[in-house]
Amino acid sequence: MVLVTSTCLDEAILKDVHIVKHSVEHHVKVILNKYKVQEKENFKKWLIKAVTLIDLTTLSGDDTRSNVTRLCVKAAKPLQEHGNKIKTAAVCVYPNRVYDAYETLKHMKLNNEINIASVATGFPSGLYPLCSRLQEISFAISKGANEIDVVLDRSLVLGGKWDMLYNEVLEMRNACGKAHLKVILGVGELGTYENVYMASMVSMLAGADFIKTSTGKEAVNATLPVGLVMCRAIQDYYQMKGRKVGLKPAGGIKTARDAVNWLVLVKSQLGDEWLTPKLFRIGASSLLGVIEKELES
Ligand SMILES: O=C[C@H](O)COP(=O)(O)O
Repeated sequence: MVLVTSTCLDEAILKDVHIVKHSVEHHVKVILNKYKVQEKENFKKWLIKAVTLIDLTTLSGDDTRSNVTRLCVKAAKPLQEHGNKIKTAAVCVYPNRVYDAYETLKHMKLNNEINIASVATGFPSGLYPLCSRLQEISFAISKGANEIDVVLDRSLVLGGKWDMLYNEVLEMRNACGKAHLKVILGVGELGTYENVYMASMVSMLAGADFIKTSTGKEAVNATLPVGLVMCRAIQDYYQMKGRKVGLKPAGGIKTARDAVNWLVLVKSQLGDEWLTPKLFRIGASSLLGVIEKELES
């Protein structure tokens, strides 16, 4: 286990984080306006791009082997008219359903093309002992997951316990091994933009490959202003450490317009190089069906 030294966090904590709510919200409006023309011309192209960035998700209490199998089949051929050329980036399921996804994708010889993400660590609250949360990560990986979406214990953020937060994420990072680590911040429960920025920064310093907005189970999930704050944290981290960290908005992204707005935000803040499955995902359970209809119209 890697031991944490306080210096690991100094750079983030010494930064005087002060975010003006009104200016974040205003800035989002400016960005969306600026891209209006480009967006109109390319709307359908952007939607097709969005499909390739989806982590196609089912996280219901009544998930079964058969609905996870259907999810994988859909992920393999999300848009009929594009045949086998387009796939979603990943499927995302509960730990107990990972093996169903693994077997289905293996049967279709697609386990190298479609990632298997599993939520873990006491999803969605994270309020379980660390030892059981770490076991969940190992379990999901042993069943075939290659991406792990962990949740933060929000109380550590609300209490400003950054060292503890860093330690926990670091232990999760170590438990993931080669699997990609996506850290869900639960932004709707973090109170302030400053907390969102700090939680993003601490997660990245502890080794997150992606920072993800929400579980989809909070009252407020992925919003564009929060996305802007997270993009800025990713940018600052990249400048500081030279490592590119991905962004995954998730929860409540349900319309074609939502999807395109997120692409515009990421393009404007992080550039085209972030618009690939390696650095950008959209976590969504119902968005794909809506995009399909929009593309047919
Ligand atoms: O991680 C993905 C989310 O749980 C999906 O949320 P959604 O059902 O609102 O699309």
